[in-house]
Amino acid sequence: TQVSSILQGAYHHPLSREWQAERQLSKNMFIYPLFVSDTEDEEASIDSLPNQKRWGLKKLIPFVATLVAKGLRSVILFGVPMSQPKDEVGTLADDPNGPVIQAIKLLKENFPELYIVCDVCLCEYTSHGHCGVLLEDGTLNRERSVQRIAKVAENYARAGAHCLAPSDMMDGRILEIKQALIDAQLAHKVMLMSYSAKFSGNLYGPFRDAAGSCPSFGDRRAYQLPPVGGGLAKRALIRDLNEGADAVIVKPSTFYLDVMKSAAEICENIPVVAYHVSGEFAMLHAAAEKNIVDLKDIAFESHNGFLRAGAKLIISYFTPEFLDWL
Ligand SMILES: NCC[C@H](CC(=O)O)[C@@H](CN)CCC(=O)O
Ligand SMILES: [Zn+2]
Repeated sequence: TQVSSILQGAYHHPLSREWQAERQLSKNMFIYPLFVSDTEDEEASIDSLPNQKRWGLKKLIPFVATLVAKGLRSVILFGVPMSQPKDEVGTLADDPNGPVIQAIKLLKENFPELYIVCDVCLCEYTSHGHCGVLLEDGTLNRERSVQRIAKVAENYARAGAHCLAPSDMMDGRILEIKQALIDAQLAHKVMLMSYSAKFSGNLYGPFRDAAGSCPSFGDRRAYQLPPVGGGLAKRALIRDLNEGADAVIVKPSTFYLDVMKSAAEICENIPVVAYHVSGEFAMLHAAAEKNIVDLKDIAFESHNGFLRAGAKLIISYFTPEFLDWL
């Protein structure tokens, strides 16, 4: 036997196996998605999204307090307006009395250390359910969309958000938002976390159930990236980096580790964020229910994969469990 053929000695003991990790999961890398509704006493479970709830402002704080006590460092907010009419431009998105702006203020009052990320999109707030403003023919009006998205982002920043995460996928929205922050003298205080490599596909269903954000017609294939487009994702990552993104999100995660690795190489000087989306999360739960996997083991195996692929931050519905497990 060649001496160099022997590897097993390096990982025979559990600790030596831990030592093989370039990076290890830690509480401070988790960002927990929160669905905030405009019904103040709501605490509604979401059938298709296990263990997740839609929170009214009265129930949100006590819930988040339990997680902060376990070491939660960051949340990402998704507003779910249920009692107001939606319109073509998503006016409700930055309604000063709406769920997102109210939640930003409430969370900052109660948890001054908590890092608040706001997803910025229109689909939860538009009558048509698309992520932008539409032209007559039902395709996206890019200019109006990026103006609207930038205004919503600016208003979240004015309300106190620490970080903006535009998930709309409109071309040029990062530049537009960065400029709006500069003009508002907020650019030095607010991080811009772009969903740069975000793919259309079949893994967002539970989220859309939770947020009521299904497109009323068509789909998002014309503005979220085609799952086959590895090169296109690289172009989007380069573009957003050049437009001023301070972090880039790859989403979904499990089927896109190659893209995550490219992101870590192309955007080597900014954090890459893995978003373990609702469909991926629900699939692992379904597999665990059928005893195909152990839930904790598969959560670690999948999330360690994101670190191996170069992610530094993880948006995950498993965050509460990891606060117990880590
Ligand atoms: N703005 C798009 C929302 C998008 C889902 C969709 O395309 O509807 C994601 C939220 N940023 C879904 C996230 C998830 O499935 O967990
Ligand atoms: Zn959207």
